Amino acid sequence: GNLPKFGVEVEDEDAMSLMVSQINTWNFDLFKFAVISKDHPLVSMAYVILQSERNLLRSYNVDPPTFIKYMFVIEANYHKTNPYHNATHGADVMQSCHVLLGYSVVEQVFTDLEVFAALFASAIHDVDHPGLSNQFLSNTSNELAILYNDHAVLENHHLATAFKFLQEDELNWASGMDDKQRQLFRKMVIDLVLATDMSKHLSLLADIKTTVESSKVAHNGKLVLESYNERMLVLQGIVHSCDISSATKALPIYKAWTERIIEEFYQQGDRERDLGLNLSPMCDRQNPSIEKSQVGFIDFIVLPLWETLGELMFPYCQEMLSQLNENRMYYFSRIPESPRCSIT
Ligand SMILES: COc1ccc(-c2ccn(C[C@@H](O)CN3CCOCC3)n2)cc1OC1CCCC1
Ligand SMILES: [Zn+2]
Repeated sequence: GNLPKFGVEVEDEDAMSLMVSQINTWNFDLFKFAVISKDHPLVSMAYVILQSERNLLRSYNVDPPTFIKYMFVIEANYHKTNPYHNATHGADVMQSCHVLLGYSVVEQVFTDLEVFAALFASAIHDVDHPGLSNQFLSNTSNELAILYNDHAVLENHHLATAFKFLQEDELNWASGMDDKQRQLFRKMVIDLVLATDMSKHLSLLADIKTTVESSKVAHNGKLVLESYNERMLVLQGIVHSCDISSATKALPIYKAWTERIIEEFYQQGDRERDLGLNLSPMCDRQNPSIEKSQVGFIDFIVLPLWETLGELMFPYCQEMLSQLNENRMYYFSRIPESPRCSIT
């Protein structure tokens, strides 16, 4: 039978059409989209971007109904109970990636398969996230930490989960791709999701800087990427930047994501307290440090990454950088006075 217009049945087609008309904007309201899509933000986002906007499913002989069935399973395996690492976050990273990959400075650089891989990686990159960190899973000898030997535990698990479902005949939307394409697609998705591991952030950032520098010098300012590694580096940078892009969004959206991640961190802290473990940083709801932590995360992680992306994508991404500075000032100006030490 023919699929619904947005991949999922919606109450209000007009409201959905209006939202979808904003799909290429940086301040797309994913929370509103989750409501209008009747809590299927990831299924509808994936269908709208890959089918309606980019016509990538047809390019690779992907059967749309099979792809939709697969995306329903992926969405169902994101934990609705996670305040932050849920399907709305997956849809957010995918939509953010769609915007960056639409900028002309990169649009001509990447092949359809690379774009498809980056968008798919974004969609599945946190599937079955338990709302706990790699460190927690290792500290508690969780079976996932044992399985992946404490190395990129969650990143490996998200990938294995997504690809395991692809093995099921009625979910295998990739059967129409030729073997070479399917092998390369799988390799790229693995490389992209593994690069969202925060422990790889500094080396990824350094390598992107080097690549952007050498490419712009060698091709007088034009972004030209020759090797697979150089192309992957830039795509990894784009997906990783979208994964930690909250602070570059409009303030109300950023504040909503901050509330969610903090509550998720606090829930981990509650478990650590119950287990008699040391509480992880920023996970102690009895000693909140929301503003300071956001400013620190922006200064040491988000800003350096987005400044580099801004150089790579120049003249694009300038709106993200100015929003990031505005958002930094919002939290910086609200850092509570530290209790004055009584030296008397
Ligand atoms: C809006 O605020 C945040 C938004 C995002 C993040 C954040 C941290 C790590 N990440 C990325 C991982 O989730 C990478 N994942 C892991 C599991 O495997 C897949 C890839 N994202 C932290 C945020 O704030 C923290 C609390 C105060 C300062 C820091
Ligand atoms: Zn994520």
